[in-house]
Amino acid sequence: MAAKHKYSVLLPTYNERENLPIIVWLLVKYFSEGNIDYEIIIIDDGSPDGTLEVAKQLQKIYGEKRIVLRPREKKLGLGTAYIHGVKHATGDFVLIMDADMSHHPKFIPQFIEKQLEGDYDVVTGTRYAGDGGVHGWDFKRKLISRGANYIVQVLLRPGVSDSTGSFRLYRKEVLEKLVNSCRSKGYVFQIELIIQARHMGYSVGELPISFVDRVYGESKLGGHEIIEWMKGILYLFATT
Ligand SMILES: Nc1nc2c(ncn2[C@@H]2O[C@H](COP(=O)(O)OP(=O)(O)O[C@H]3O[C@H](CO)[C@@H](O)[C@H](O)[C@@H]3O)[C@@H](O)[C@H]2O)c(=O)[nH]1
Repeated sequence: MAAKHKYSVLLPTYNERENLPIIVWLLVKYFSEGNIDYEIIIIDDGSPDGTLEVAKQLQKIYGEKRIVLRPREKKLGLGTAYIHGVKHATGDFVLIMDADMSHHPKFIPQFIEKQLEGDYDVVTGTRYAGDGGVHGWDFKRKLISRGANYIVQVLLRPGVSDSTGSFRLYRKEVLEKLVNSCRSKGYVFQIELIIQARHMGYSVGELPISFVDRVYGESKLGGHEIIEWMKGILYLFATT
């Protein structure tokens, strides 16, 4: 595959020093093999584990054209990390994914093909349709994810089978417009983006993906994030 567009990958990181070299290596591999132009934008939020130092080392290895560092001083939340990253993206398309290897770069050529086939504004990964799936989560975490998706389906009717996942490809100008119309800051951000995309009439395609739980490091989804998520969903229910 030799895509004619440039793709910007946004990688938000908080304490991902073990995962970052692996995901960056795989991203470089898949983009290079496909002869696809790309940049990887790392948005680190002052990780105490030294993720930024690892990112700087990767920039030395792969070059400043490919690895772009846009760090912030402290942890400001996942949603604002995406907003910050998209401001610096120079690609025609923006890929959003987790940096912990739960979203595997091997799916990127499929995202690109799907977008080109349907000329979609957004292609969103789904764990809950077709061959999609979740591997490695315990019962509690599966319940949280399924429950969250169910609540969103009932209250907000997002029109996609997996609204809480965050492995997505956006047309860059579409993402800029969506980001400007979103108010959420944390994990609810990706849900608001997909709801806004539907309200604004953008075309959304779904791609089944396998989500594999991280091996290194820990999830940042704690009680505080869940409470903020619930408040965010109720806010969206009341205002959209
Ligand atoms: N810069 C920055 N990055 C952050 C922050 N919080 C989390 N991250 C980064 O965001 C990614 C996802 O965070 P995790 O904490 O690993 O998410 P998860 O529990 O695996 O959650 C997954 O499932 C959720 C529910 O389906 C998804 O909403 C989420 O995006 C992700 O796919 C990781 O790369 C993590 O380092 C933050 O405040 N700032």
